[in-house]
Amino acid sequence: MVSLNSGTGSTGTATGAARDGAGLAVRDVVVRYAKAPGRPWRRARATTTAVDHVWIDVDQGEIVALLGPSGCGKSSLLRAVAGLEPLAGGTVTWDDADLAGVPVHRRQFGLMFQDGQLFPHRDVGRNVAYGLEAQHVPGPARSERVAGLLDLVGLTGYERRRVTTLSGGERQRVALARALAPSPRLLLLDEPLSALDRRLRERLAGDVRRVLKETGTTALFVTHDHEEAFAVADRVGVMSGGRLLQVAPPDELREKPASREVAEFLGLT
Ligand SMILES: Nc1ncnc2c1ncn2[C@@H]1O[C@H](COP(=O)(O)OP(=O)(O)OP(=O)(O)O)[C@@H](O)[C@H]1O
Repeated sequence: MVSLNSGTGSTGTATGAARDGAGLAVRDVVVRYAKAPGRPWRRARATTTAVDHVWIDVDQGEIVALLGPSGCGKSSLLRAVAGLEPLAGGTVTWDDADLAGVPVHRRQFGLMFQDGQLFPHRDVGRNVAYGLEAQHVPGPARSERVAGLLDLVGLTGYERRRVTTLSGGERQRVALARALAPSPRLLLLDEPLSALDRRLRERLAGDVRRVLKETGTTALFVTHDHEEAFAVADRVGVMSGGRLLQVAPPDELREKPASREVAEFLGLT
């Protein structure tokens, strides 16, 4: 496993040579936004760099968390990987194939957000079945897969429930089952638990990891909560000001933070 980044304390090699190319590779990625309009004649050049020359890999079957304070660029990096933000520099590849020009819906990546974004007019079963319908999976196989996924997320028998009657935690479980249904080759999760209270978040973080591991899902998980990142991920990337400061397994991060900034953010100082 090799991880690369642009900041201090990077692990891995600068060439990625030890890697077999399978999975996601983010190479020197830059994301910029136009700044809020000030003087109209300066608008074209005024930009914010949200992601600043980031390198990171997610190997097949691996869960990597992107951790950092609000505004550090986590969501922008995730959105760039999804194809929702254009790259101002660098490349995003899957199995060594460059994804430039591949639209969001053709990347075979799943997305899950903080509020689940369930379809209110569909019951739980039909929410989970959504991606399978798009893939024209026949009815019986679809029902079987939906039931299996609901089992997996701890909602056995919930098929006919209206989503408007679910608790926040149940809604996120349905959202996870729905995101996994089409077997995405990479699942991108943006603060999927942050709308829940701390106790529920801690329990669900463990469940999310179990479900991702049982399904062999490769995942990139954005959070601002280090306990959550440590509970879910195989490796955690710490971001600040658009840069990736360090990528390492949770134990290594705790024991050997690469800089004072990382240690401070993790509450280790
Ligand atoms: N659409 C946009 N237009 C302009 N600036 C943006 C836009 N989206 C994000 N930014 C800016 O880019 C920077 C990174 O934002 P981003 O949302 O990626 O950070 P984040 O770490 O995910 O934060 P949070 O945890 O609060 O969501 C911030 O300075 C933010 O204000």
